[in-house]
Amino acid sequence: MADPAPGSSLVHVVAGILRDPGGRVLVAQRPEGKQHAGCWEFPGGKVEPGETPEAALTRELREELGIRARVGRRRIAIPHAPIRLDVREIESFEGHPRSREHQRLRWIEPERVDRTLLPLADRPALTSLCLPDRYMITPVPEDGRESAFLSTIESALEDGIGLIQLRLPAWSREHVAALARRVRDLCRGSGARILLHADWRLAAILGLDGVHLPARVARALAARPLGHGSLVAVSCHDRAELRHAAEIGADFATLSPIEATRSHPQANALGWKTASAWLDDAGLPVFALGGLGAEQCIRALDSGFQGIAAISAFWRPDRIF
Ligand SMILES: Nc1nc2c([nH]c(=O)n2[C@@H]2O[C@H](COP(=O)(O)OP(=O)(O)OP(=O)(O)O)[C@@H](O)[C@H]2O)c(=O)[nH]1
Ligand SMILES: [Mg+2]
Repeated sequence: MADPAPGSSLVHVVAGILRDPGGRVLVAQRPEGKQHAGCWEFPGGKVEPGETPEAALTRELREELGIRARVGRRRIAIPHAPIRLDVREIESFEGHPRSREHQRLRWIEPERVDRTLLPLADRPALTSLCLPDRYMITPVPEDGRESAFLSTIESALEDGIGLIQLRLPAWSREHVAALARRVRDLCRGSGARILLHADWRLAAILGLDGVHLPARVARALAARPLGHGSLVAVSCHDRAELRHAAEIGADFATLSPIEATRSHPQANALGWKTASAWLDDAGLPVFALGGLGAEQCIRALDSGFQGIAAISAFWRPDRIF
């Protein structure tokens, strides 16, 4: 089926994420004489008139690398004039990728890629590769229940949660700092990343991994408040907020509410169809949020999301060992 193409004046470029058994991805250096020569990119090329994106990517990977590839879901689409970069997972491939167009090839762990060596359009795709598909948001602990809160964080880390937002909106800064230090130490022990809700200055002081900005805070900013060594996330609820998040250079967004949720009963659910149409030109990784269970992660991935963000789906205080 032809791809719906918002901003169809843009040249549609498809690129593939090929992985080796160790989880490294294939990057190719553009040869001399081509546009962006010397830049590292994901293999692929332009969709020809009348071609589906899947057929185009299969053709490009055959021509450039000599492999037979099975093209899977879209990981992210990034409009970056004059192109729209449509990044697809490669489910499997036959043959050993070799350079057929004089490009240098390298398998590398996404975390080790230097983002400045990639064209601008590819940077959100690299961020997406470095983010997990589950993003846990913490509930606010009741007074005196901090120890139970920390043990639930530990259980989540044992379950493989690798990205957490500590959200304590009505607390004093001192109180937030005291709990955040303890959560930070737990996360460091397991390699998980911890973002603080709203207060980026405090996040930096405490050496956390970044900040998650509420929409009203993001709206007042013209640029990301922390450098690229930290993560900056933004809560979004419509297309304009997603656009603004991308414009200020946020690393990722949440989009909510996808389904009806008890925590925000007054908000109208967006529904999967509308939400996923907005991802076509979002240009940054987006987690689905609002009324979702862990079992909806596959649906979120198939709809073009990075994964799901949730409190209750991942927060399991009553787990019995
Ligand atoms: N293949 C690919 N192209 C990218 C990426 N990022 C990015 O900005 N581009 C740009 O997208 C444009 C089209 O890609 P391409 O030159 O590979 O197209 P193509 O394979 O059809 O080659 P050709 O037109 O030179 O024959 C180029 O300007 C390229 O720099 C990427 O990750 N992969
Ligand atoms: Mg190409």
